[in-house]
Amino acid sequence: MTTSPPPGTGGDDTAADAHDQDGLSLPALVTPKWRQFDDQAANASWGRIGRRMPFLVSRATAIAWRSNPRDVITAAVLNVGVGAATAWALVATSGVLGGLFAAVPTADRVLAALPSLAVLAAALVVRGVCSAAAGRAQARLEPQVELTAEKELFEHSTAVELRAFDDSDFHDHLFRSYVRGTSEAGTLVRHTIDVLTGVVGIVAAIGVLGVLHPLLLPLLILAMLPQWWGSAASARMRYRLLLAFTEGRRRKLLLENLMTSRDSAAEVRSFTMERRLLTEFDRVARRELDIQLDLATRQSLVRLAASAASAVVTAAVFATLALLLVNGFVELAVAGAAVVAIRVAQSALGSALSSLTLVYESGLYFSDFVAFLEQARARLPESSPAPAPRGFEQIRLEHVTFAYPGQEAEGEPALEDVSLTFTRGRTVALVGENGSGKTTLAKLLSGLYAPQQGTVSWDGTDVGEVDGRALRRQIAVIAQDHTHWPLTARRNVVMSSPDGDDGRLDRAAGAARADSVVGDLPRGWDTLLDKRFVEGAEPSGGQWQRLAAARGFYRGDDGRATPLLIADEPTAALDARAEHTFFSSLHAHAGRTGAAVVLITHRLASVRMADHIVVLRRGRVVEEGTHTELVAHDGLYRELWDLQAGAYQVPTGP
Ligand SMILES: Nc1ncnc2c1ncn2[C@@H]1O[C@H](COP(=O)(O)OP(=O)(O)OP(=O)(O)O)[C@@H](O)[C@H]1O
Repeated sequence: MTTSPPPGTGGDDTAADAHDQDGLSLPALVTPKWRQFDDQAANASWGRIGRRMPFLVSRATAIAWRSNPRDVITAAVLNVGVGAATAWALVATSGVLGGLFAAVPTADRVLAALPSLAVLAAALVVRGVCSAAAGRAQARLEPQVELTAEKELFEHSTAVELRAFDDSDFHDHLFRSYVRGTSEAGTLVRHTIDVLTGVVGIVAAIGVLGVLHPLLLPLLILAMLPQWWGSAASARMRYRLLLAFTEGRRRKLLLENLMTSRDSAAEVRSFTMERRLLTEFDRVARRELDIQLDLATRQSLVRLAASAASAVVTAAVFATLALLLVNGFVELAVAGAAVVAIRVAQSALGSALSSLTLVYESGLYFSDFVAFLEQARARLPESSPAPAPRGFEQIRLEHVTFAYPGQEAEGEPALEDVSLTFTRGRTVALVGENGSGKTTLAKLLSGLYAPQQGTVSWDGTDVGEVDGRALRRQIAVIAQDHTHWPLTARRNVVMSSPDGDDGRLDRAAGAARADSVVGDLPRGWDTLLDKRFVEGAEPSGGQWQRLAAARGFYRGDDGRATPLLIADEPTAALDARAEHTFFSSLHAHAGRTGAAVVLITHRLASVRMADHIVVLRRGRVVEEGTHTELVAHDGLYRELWDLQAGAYQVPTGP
């Protein structure tokens, strides 16, 4: 595969371009967990597949049953109907042949065959109808099963405690289940039904042959052997092929994303990375193509060998049948029916075997998905917690210690032995250097995390024991990493309380200077804030921050029902005017609503106005007091204050 220079990059070969032929020299990718499943699927023995089958079939049946029991029963009954009609058709075939080969004049032979012919036609019609209806039930089941699995996944992913998302194993597991688990649930059910169809076909052929003449059974098994080998080897090859692609596919995807994503589009051009990306893509794609061609050849050889073996064995079986016929062990009509039955069994076996390997592969992903749901269930909040207190006068943190997953082992928690008090109507500012624990403290106060040691209480009630959702309804948050919701500007502010009056919306927008942002939008409050929608708009970073601030003010402005407002780095992207308005609004908010306000910011000039300032360092409270007290004290706050204040002083001297 070769790539011609893209428009705008060709024809200007410079010395720098020569280096572009080096591509990106990406190192090996981290092996994802699902690669292990692909390995297992490619290398599983038939014994292992067989042993797991009852478990997988029961799991597939259970989820299919939860999705639509009627379609499950329909698919099962109709597949059995297909088998019965196949058996019926085979018996009728024997009758037809018996009539045709009878030692009577031709007209009489045809007449004798007619009843069986009618039965054969009826059996084939019934078979066709059952098969089509079973296919419909199966096709209906697959998307329903997928939907059931998706709903189960999202119910769990939205309900688990926030801390679960900090656990990388849990998060990977969630991602795997999302990307493959739910779709494989549908695939598992489809292939399980395919296996059932194949098995029913084989059983029908075996049953009929057993009835026609028991001697024919060993012949049938002999005829199926090369088919077994050919299908198994071809399925295995297909897996190996897929497996060989996996790494290259992931690399290609990574490069494709870089070359097509909006996020990287500007830097690809600024840093003239076009050629390098294309060279690397070409290299990866060429390697993939080589593997593909090589394996395609090998797969064809296996298929050829299987067909040759099948032809030899089938010829031997037919020769044996002829011998039995000549020696009078079986009648001509029975031998004819046996030939048809053997062909039916061979084709049913081929499809059952390839479906069996697919059931095994889907089952690996599906079992992983089921394990995820079990893990998530262990992380769900208490199902019947105590009711949340309605408001508070004081929030107390007593000897609170909190560590993120992985931090426990390092012995340096994000927060350690923190004791603080927050009172209604007062503004408390949290300051400290990057990574000192301010956001973590805010998340504990918001009821998003629970401490491992110590307590957070509202007027003496430990909030770890109460209904978290009811508690969080009383807290307004202006988050540092706010979400750009793909909704209208209005919905981005009112969120889950759209019933507030226009005055409340106007007040919130004014407090955050979001009104001027909305004024510039083409459809005002009704503008969709996402370019992926028709007439969608894309606010700038600072404009988004104003909307996020308005969101917090709006939530906090519902009488005395939201007594806590937390603002985490609310002004980092704001211009000077918006920042000034914001801090004035924050103090006005505390005064008007009587809420306790917690402010996190690195802008110490704005912190000055807080009633109380808490200084954090490496997860511990190191200083507390008013601005005047802390500046008088020769500590961290004073040092940070001097640094910021110094930056604004006009240098004197030459
Ligand atoms: N989700 C997380 N998983 C693991 N560690 C985390 C996570 N979030 C924060 N930490 C760690 O916890 C510590 C405290 O982080 P936190 O975000 O609370 O600091 P901060 O004071 O708000 O920092 P900044 O001023 O940079 O926003 C840091 O060491 C950080 O690396």
